[in-house]
Amino acid sequence: MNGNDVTSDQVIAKLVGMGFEFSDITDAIKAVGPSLDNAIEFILNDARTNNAGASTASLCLSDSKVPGKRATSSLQSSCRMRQQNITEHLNLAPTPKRSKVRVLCNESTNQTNSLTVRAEGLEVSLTMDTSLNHCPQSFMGPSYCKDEEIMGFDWENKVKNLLQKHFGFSSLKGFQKEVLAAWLANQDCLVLAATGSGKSLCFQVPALLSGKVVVVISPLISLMHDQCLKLAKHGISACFLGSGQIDKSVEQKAMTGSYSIIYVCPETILRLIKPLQSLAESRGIALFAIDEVHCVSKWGHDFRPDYRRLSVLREKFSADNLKFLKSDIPLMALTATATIRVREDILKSLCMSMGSKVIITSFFRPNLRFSVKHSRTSSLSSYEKDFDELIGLYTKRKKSCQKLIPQDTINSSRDSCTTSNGRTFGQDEMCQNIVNDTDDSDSSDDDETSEKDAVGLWVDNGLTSRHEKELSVQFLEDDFDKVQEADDLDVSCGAFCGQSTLNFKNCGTPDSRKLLTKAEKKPAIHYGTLPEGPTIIYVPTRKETLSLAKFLSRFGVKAAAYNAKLPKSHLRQVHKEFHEDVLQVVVATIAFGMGIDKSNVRRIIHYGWPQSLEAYYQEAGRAGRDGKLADCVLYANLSRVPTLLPSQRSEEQTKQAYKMLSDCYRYGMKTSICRAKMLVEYFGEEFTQERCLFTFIFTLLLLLFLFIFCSLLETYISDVFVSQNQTFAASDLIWWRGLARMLQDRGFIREGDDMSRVQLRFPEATDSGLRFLKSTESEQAFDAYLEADMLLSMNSRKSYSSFSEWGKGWADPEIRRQRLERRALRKPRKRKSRKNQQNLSTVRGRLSAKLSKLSK
Ligand SMILES: Nc1ncnc2c1ncn2[C@@H]1O[C@H](COP(=O)(O)OP(=O)(O)OP(=O)(O)O)[C@@H](O)[C@H]1O
Ligand SMILES: [Mg+2]
Repeated sequence: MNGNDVTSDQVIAKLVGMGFEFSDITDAIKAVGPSLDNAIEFILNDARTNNAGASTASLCLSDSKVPGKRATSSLQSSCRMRQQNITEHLNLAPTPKRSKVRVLCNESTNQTNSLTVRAEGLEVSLTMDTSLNHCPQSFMGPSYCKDEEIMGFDWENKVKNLLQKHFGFSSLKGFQKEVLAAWLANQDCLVLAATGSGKSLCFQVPALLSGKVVVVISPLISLMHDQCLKLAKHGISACFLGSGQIDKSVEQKAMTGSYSIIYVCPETILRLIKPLQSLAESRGIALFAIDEVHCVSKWGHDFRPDYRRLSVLREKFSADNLKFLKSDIPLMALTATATIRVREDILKSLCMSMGSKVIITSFFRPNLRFSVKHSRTSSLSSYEKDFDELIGLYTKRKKSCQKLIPQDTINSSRDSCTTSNGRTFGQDEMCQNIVNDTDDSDSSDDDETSEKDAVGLWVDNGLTSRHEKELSVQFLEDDFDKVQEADDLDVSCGAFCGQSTLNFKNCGTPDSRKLLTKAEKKPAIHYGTLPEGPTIIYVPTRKETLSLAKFLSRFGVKAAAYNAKLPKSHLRQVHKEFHEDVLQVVVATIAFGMGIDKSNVRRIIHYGWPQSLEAYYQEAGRAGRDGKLADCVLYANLSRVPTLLPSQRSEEQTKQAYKMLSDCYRYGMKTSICRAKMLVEYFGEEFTQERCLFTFIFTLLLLLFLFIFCSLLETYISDVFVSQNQTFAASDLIWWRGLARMLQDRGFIREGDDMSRVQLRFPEATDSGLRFLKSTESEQAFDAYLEADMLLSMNSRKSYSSFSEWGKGWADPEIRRQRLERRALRKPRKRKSRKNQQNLSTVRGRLSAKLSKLSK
């Protein structure tokens, strides 16, 4: 968009979409006029200028090494430029506008040298490790080697040598060996292995081993770009082909076999079937690898329709279709997050052969410490509480003796010293952690436990209640930030030349590799405060990426915002500086997800409910890839039911989306089992670990619940439950919600209508619930683990007398009769009430019917 051709309204709309504050936007437009680029620059630089005292913090990665100066924004220059191509992107030679950024790059890459690469018909300079010499004349990979030769050899030894030579690894991991064996046997293969376990090597080694080309289908440009850069460092020539590439020279070279590995997005490969068939005949194609293959499935969390069309690969590259092939070119599909249903969908949708091998490794990441904390999130007071420790960590502020003071005001308020709120990051908690941080001051919402609220106790996705309105802002305004197309960075196509004899001693980051190898043998798990290391904070809205990054920057943390609507040049810069450890914190939406392979990320914080456990585990998996301890903390409002992100879904997909969100919610609430166990079991893995902590006996409450909400066996119940049970007296709506989930998990109750919801709304007894009630078993105590919201509600010192009295009243048959009568006579409320009344498939309808029976 040309900033000069638009109206203020258009600029405002764009900026709101990016997540900027309205007041910031209007200030910017007042100052610079209706120019999008200038307004962005103004806002981001203004945030920085405000942060005069914070020497290095920057919301948008301006030149942080020039304190106090208005930044010469990389954004400014790049926003105004046309989209860069890869050669420009890699070429760090200065141009006047970008000089400051470049100084920074040069400083941080003083170990590097220039490598001349020929790409897109140009000679460009690529910053590389000092160990790399000039690129060989040819782009060809290792010498061609026929199938028979590979099979005939002791391939494991050959691979070992190649690994040592190119990557500096001593051996393959067990699952990598299995995958390679499947490939050598020409089998299609589905690989499910944890994030950071080394799936890429499974498809990279075949290129080295066979000398043929490996074609990798990958969902994002940033991901392809990073992998190509790494391969180049490891001496393997690679390129990536994006959807918007105009210059066809890299593509042409790729199709004539100039690169050992071709990364391509699903949209592009569908266009390249014919040239790839020719390539299969000339240099040969070793395999098609479909990375992040969960994108194939509508039941997964990152569905991309074009992934489904990859089924043509099986047909177009089969021996039946291409007579020169001895056997079908194998498909290798890889992901870290696929439930059993998604796996089946992948195999079917890609038409993988009947004899496909499915290789599953443990999803367990022993060095990741999972915890859940209660927070109302999204407000300044929550930021102050929740990020106090993090700010202290990065700014070396001493805990509990220095107030959280923005850097720009620190000089004027040095003597005001209050204690921090005592929250800690990285508590010793492997299995679970609920911080009962109920904030009395803002709990009024939950106090309103009138009969009306209790009837609508299970807030679902309904669109009517005030709570729900508030909840909806917790999520992305739309699902633009989801992976929808490959084009996520302003680099669309690129050639990377590998250097053939790479010396391990000099290449890459040997330290991290050593650590990885060590960690693989014996994960280092300590329980204590983590060292600094980089942090990624996932927030649900684009707006919050900006507000939280701004907040952290004000306290001197080097933080930047990342969301799909920010200028691509900014996003590229964030990627780069995050990888170079210039940034300490990236505050991002889900757009900053797949493919972030940075070894030393120490903390992944989710600030608000994720939409699925798949997405959560995928994002959390960015932490601790060096095998060292890392924290994965979910901050969520445990007293509220999360709502679904608005999106275009079929009815079936909506059901599935609710199921996924509901599973995620239940993950947050569970206190009874190890969180890691819950996560890996979600992906269908058996996990044996001692159960831990709380035991609670709740027979009476269980019966009470069934009695009240399922309208059953009134005489039987009234004998049992009218006790002045203390726990009951101290419970509230939130508590009952937890109990409902527990009973649902045990199969005693279910949702009374056909709607999909995160939380039960119209519970009704199942056959097994009824059987249970009538059996002698129901007299015995149950051991149960209280869920997080139950603990939370019990810990808050509110009096829930109104609800308790209300609840107790139901036990008295007369009160109960009167209430039912009142309810049935009540004027039907809008929508739901009208619909539900007299409808025997709903609780309201059944209650009404029961009332007629009672009054006879
Ligand atoms: N055999 C091995 N020995 C030691 N380290 C290895 C081995 N194989 C891979 N690695 C390292 O593991 C790290 C993670 O690898 P990779 O990016 O392939 O993970 P991934 O399984 O694809 O993760 P994700 O699901 O997040 O994409 C890399 O830095 C890689 O160098
Ligand atoms: Mg990967």
